[in-house]
Amino acid sequence: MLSNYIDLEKGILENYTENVIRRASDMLNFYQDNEALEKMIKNGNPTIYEVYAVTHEGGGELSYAITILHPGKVGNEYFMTKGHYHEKRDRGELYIGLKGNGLLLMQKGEEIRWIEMERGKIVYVPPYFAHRSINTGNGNFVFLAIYPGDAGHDYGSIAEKGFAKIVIEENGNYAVKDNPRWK
Ligand SMILES: O=P(O)(O)OC[C@H]1O[C@](O)(CO)[C@@H](O)[C@@H]1O
Ligand SMILES: [Fe+2]
Repeated sequence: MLSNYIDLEKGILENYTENVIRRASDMLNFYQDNEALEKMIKNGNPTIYEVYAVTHEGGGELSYAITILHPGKVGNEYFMTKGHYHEKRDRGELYIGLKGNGLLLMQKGEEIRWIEMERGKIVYVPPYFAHRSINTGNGNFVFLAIYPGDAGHDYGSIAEKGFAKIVIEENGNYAVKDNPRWK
């Protein structure tokens, strides 16, 4: 696809080849407070985030995706993406904030970093870093991500152990805390 159009207000791509909707029920075991998550699933199973992507498979090609993270919390933990390593670990990713406020959490082995995201902020996710986006704002957090077509998504170890840090709301602001479940 040689050209496309992003509705910057709604954060929707005019054309996309892949679309993923992640509801509360898709996030089992990703949050600290599973009881709060189970309750949320029973009370309407809301959408946590949506991904609209244009993918090009070949190495050397680029894919891009708009992710719309809805505002909300599970217990005191903000809505977030699952997070992943790239199957090809040496593929990086570029994030451009389009709307709202969030945090980009990145981890390589024991090294963990987090960077605030907002409209116009460009953040580079270096190769070998797992990455997760968190909506710390009151409205949708929307960002564009550009990544190699052959990067792939490896959810395995993140689904199993999470990241070393969790992001919760504390006194009306976000706080980055040690993940008690991180071994
Ligand atoms: O794949 P996850 O971890 O659920 O994150 C959602 C999306 O965020 C991105 O990293 C950037 O849009 C996509 O590659 C990914 O599908
Ligand atoms: Fe990625």
